[in-house]
Amino acid sequence: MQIDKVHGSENHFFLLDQTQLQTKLSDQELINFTTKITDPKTGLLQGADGVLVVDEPTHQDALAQMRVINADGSEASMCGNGLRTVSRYLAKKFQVDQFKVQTLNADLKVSKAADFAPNVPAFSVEISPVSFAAESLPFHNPEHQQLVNETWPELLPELKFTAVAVPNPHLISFVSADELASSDLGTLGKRLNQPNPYFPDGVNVSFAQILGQNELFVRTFERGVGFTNACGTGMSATSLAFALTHPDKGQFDQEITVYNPGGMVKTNVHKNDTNYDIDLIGNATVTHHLEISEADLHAAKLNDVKITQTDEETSYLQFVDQLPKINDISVKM
Ligand SMILES: N[C@H](CCC[C@H](N)C(=O)O)C(=O)O
Repeated sequence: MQIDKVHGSENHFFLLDQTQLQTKLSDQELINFTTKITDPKTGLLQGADGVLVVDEPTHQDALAQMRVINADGSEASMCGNGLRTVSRYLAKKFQVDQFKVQTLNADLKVSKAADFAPNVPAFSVEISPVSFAAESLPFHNPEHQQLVNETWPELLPELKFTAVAVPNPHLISFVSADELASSDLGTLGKRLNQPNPYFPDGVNVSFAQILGQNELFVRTFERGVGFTNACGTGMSATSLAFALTHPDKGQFDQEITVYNPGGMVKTNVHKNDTNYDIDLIGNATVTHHLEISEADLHAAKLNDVKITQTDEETSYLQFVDQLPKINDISVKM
């Protein structure tokens, strides 16, 4: 049984296709496997940020289904960087370039995009549904049932926040370069992802620096993981907040370049009559193939795994090297 190690903007995952198994892993086995293999100490290849689980769809217009298990074993409704790598996997498996992938809350349109650089394949994925309603995240705020560029003194009094579900929950603030690099993001991220009166299910927290016209740098502390090199749904949600709260700088229906500690992606925010959706375009890189017996997979035994490295990480790092140097925020490998 082969599983792949993949990344989108150095947001790393192991990708497991349940349809390749005689017997699928149970939910508990998926959690056990995920918490073990993603841990830098107990896992493989310096661990990862989660596991992407591919399975047959239950909706007829979808080619397959994707589930997202965070490194701590919690399940998320979506993963933008992960969906790009799953789309590449399915495009190869079914020899198609445009299709839908069933996720927890929606069947999302995905399509092959032009390579970002030589040997750096890219995919475009739909990020939706979008909701600003407090109960969609959920969040509890004494004054607001929705939060678009509002202060929230109990969190960080000098910042303004936007809260949006895409559909996983995101809390976003546009900040200075110094604030982005400060310890505030980690402190707030930890605080809102342990029992707290504001976000009962936790929340992905992003600080964004506006670099110019349709240009951002986004750093995210992820629910269920901690700091990642990039958060696809976080960069997408931030792009939507950008267009809504800084319309002079961030435009709907224009490509927004979003830099992050792991590289760069593009987003495109669309406003339709009732709602919004976002296109997230970026790399889908396969760094390793792992050969593991089905029995070891079920038992989360990782001491007899054959690992083959691809040539793609070298190409991806060459792509990153030619990007403008914006922040020296360390990349978590
Ligand atoms: N930690 C997220 C799931 C992974 C999202 C992120 N890796 C992405 O690329 O969107 C959550 O619990 O909502």
